[in-house]
Amino acid sequence: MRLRARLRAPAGHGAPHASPATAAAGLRAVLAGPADQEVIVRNLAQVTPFGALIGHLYDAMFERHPYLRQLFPASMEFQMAHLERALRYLIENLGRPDEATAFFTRLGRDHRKLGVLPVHYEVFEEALLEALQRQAGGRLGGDVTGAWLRMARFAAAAMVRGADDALREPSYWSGTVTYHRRRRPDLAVLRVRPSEPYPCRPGQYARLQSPLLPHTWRPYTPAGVPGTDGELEFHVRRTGPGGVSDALVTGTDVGDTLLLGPAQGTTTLDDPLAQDVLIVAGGTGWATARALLEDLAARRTPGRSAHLFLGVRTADELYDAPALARLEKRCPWLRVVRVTEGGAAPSEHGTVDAAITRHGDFTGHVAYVSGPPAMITAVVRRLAALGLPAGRIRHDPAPDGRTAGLTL
Ligand SMILES: NC(=O)C1=CN([C@@H]2O[C@H](COP(=O)(O)OP(=O)(O)OC[C@H]3O[C@@H](n4cnc5c(N)ncnc54)[C@H](O)[C@@H]3O)[C@@H](O)[C@H]2O)C=CC1
Repeated sequence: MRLRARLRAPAGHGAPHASPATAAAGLRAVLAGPADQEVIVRNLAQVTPFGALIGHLYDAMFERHPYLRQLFPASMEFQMAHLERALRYLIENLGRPDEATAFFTRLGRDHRKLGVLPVHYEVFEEALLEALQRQAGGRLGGDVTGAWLRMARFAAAAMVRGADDALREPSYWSGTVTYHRRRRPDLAVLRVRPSEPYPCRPGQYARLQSPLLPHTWRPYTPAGVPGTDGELEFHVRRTGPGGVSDALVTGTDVGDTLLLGPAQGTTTLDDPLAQDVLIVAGGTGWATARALLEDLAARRTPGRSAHLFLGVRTADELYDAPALARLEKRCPWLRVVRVTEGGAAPSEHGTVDAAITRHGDFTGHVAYVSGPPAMITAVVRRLAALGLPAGRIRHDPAPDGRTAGLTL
């Protein structure tokens, strides 16, 4: 309990028993914030590239605590990339503690499914300090290590709070596959029935684990609003051999059990809906668009319109065309523009971001964007250039984990 209390306290404050790492860093009792951000950014060259730093971090962690290796997937590649993104996000947002706290609180809730305990954050701190010094050749001053440590504590405090606040719900849900069809050679539609109610707002994503790949979780957005039976539909494109998408497309069948992490993401409709809606989706990013449109159809505010721009590479990649046609029929306020790279009637040709500019003024809309990271980046830039304020452009870190706009 003492450790949990220390982690939940503001970083650097009130540690009843300083860890060895803390003592070594000679910490002053101050909050992580803009001053620490400045120190970290100014000295970043000494401890980066991030890939090398994170390599040292996991080496140090597994050297000291070999048993922890079994909590991680066989391939550490995704894990390392994920940690790099989290570190970049943390450094960039240290001056915006409310946003950063919300982000790491959500991450802490999600990490329960990995079996992360408060003591692991202390292990992480030690490994981080060792990695910083290894990468800097042992020349890092106490001011820099202190800033990193306060930053790590700030994130850990939010994660422990997120995990504690979520104790009423399962760490993860199990679900039975009730439907599995290959709509294209590389693309499957699955339906999964969770064993107990699965809270999820339309547009949020769930991380799935297949029994074929233990400890490996990948995000997919339930397409549409779950039916009364609670069944969730997932659209999965296999991007290569050996990953979760491959397992879900080629190695999964009706009757199999999958695990689902808690639903996450902020690509959800505002409540109440105050603006017209622009939805831009690419490929299987359509799953998010369909969820938002079904939500809109269910609680539509009279007088509001919605535009959907749906991009695919070729017309035969519109793998869920009947569902889209049903929505068009049901929703007279919905305008749909299909965009194919190669072009085939009745679609427009080119990229979705270019198509948007040909269809009027969307500056009064709220926009939702889902699809490949490069598409999200292109669309977000285009909408910003057209005058849509950043606060009205919603997209999650792309569900494969990459974010669209980090600058560090
Ligand atoms: N399966 C799911 O539940 C969800 C998946 N996603 C993400 O959606 C993506 C879908 O991938 P695929 O189906 O393979 O899509 P894809 O590679 O077939 O591309 C779909 C569309 O994106 C456009 N696009 C690609 N790069 C672009 C760029 N640089 N500029 C402008 N437009 C660009 C293409 O022209 C096409 O219209 C994945 O990254 C996936 O993580 C997003 C939300 C939900």
